[in-house]
Amino acid sequence: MKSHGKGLLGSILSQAEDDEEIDVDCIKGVLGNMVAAGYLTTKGALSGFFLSMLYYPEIQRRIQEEIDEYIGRDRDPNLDDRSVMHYTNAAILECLRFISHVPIGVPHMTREDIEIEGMRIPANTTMITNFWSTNRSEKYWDEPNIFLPERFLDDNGKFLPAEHILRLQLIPFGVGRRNCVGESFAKSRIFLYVTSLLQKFNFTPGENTLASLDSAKWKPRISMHPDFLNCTVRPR
Ligand code: HEM
Repeated sequence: MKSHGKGLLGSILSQAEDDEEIDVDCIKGVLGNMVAAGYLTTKGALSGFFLSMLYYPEIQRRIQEEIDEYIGRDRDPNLDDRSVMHYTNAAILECLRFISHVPIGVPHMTREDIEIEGMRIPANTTMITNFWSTNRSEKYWDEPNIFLPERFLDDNGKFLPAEHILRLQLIPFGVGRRNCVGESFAKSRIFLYVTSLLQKFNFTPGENTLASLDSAKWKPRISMHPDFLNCTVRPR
């Protein structure tokens, strides 16, 4: 068999030799999906997060205090640090709720008749989760339009456990068998970017107007992001 090299494309091309269903359109689709699903989603989360740091310098300062206390300035953050970074975890989660930059889920279809909260949904119905509206609904959140990391902390300042209702009802990566396959990877990357950058730099607004932090004003896309991130970055 011809070698196509390592990596995603190499692996698809090797499989395509034995499977005629994998044609050029299919390969283009998979690669396009990886860009949209793997890159644009994390770009949206990170640009939304650092934009929120420009709006809320006090929250930025509290994350930096936590970094200074548990990680310090002399070593790089790593994933083991996540378990003690309560405020940072809460701020990242609140950002995902507040910006809901992946506003709706991938369409799914019911295989049989089902009933949800008294509503009958026939088989073969296309279902699309609206994360944006539930994340901003007063039915589920106190003051949903306020950016408040503390909502995910208990009275002792600890990050709420995963089984707490507020954590369970926030599903930025979807739930069930077809939830986001990149969830764990995305969460790790966001934590490492946030802590590595805030450990070393202060982010302040640039001279021009800030982009809106209200994602309802961002261009509607499958994965949204602010139009620009106008900021000054200085070493701490
Ligand atoms: C903050 C970052 C991300 C968010 C908010 C996010 C969100 C989502 C959501 C809401 C879905 C649909 C789930 C459903 O319909 O129930 C999804 C699916 C998917 N995501 Fe992500 N995602 C992120 C990062 C990533 C990354 C980094 C990758 C790849 C490395 C990835 C790959 C995928 C794939 C392949 C699917 C389709 C899964 C399937 O249909 O079985 N995502 N994502």
